[in-house]
Amino acid sequence: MALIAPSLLAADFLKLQAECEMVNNSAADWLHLDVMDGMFVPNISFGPMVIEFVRKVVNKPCDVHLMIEQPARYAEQFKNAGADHLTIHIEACPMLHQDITQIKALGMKAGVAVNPHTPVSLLSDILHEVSIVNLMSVNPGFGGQKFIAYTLEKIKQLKQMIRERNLDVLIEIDGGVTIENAKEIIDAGADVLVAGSTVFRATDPIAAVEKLKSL
Ligand SMILES: O=C(CO)[C@H](O)[C@H](O)COP(=O)(O)O
Ligand SMILES: [Co+2]
Repeated sequence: MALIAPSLLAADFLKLQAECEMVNNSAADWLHLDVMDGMFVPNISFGPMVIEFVRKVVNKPCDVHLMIEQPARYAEQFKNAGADHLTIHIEACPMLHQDITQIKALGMKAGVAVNPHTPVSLLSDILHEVSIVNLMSVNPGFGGQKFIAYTLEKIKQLKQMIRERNLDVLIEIDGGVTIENAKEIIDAGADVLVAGSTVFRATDPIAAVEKLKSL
């Protein structure tokens, strides 16, 4: 059974408290929080201040996905805001090992994210240092995009790398996850499904989480 992480990006921010309470009342395992800086990705979302408020309501692990340049500069701020997991992009980090070490030293689980064009083989020498690999299944920056089918191949490749080395690393799939394609993604080897639009834009978000959980 995969872990389900609704992405707050698709929530109604006028009803943020109610949206967080919905996550608490659902079968969701984590809350996924997408931070965008308008530089690494073309869009700007929210930062540590919003996460600090959200953290006061949400009683599940907060899985923070940083789509920002030089993410390590902000690692401590996100820790103080209540991030449990901090995921940074390989494409944004020339000193990735150092940045991952910093995240872990701050007491958070460290994740590394890869864009759709980045081969999973580039993760080989960092895989044993992280708890989560976020495989982007859309180009990062916006919710509501279509799942890139080639991601299924990347999941299988990464699963094999993890198994061969007997590592304890979760594969998280982020972008375009729907009720229709979730089973295929899980069967390919995904451990965590991020779902923004599929959960928050559903007429019954709790039922949508339940459905994803049952696949
Ligand atoms: O990182 C992201 C975008 O960069 C989001 O987590 C992702 O797009 C989730 O949204 P949706 O499920 O609507 O595709
Ligand atoms: Co994300």
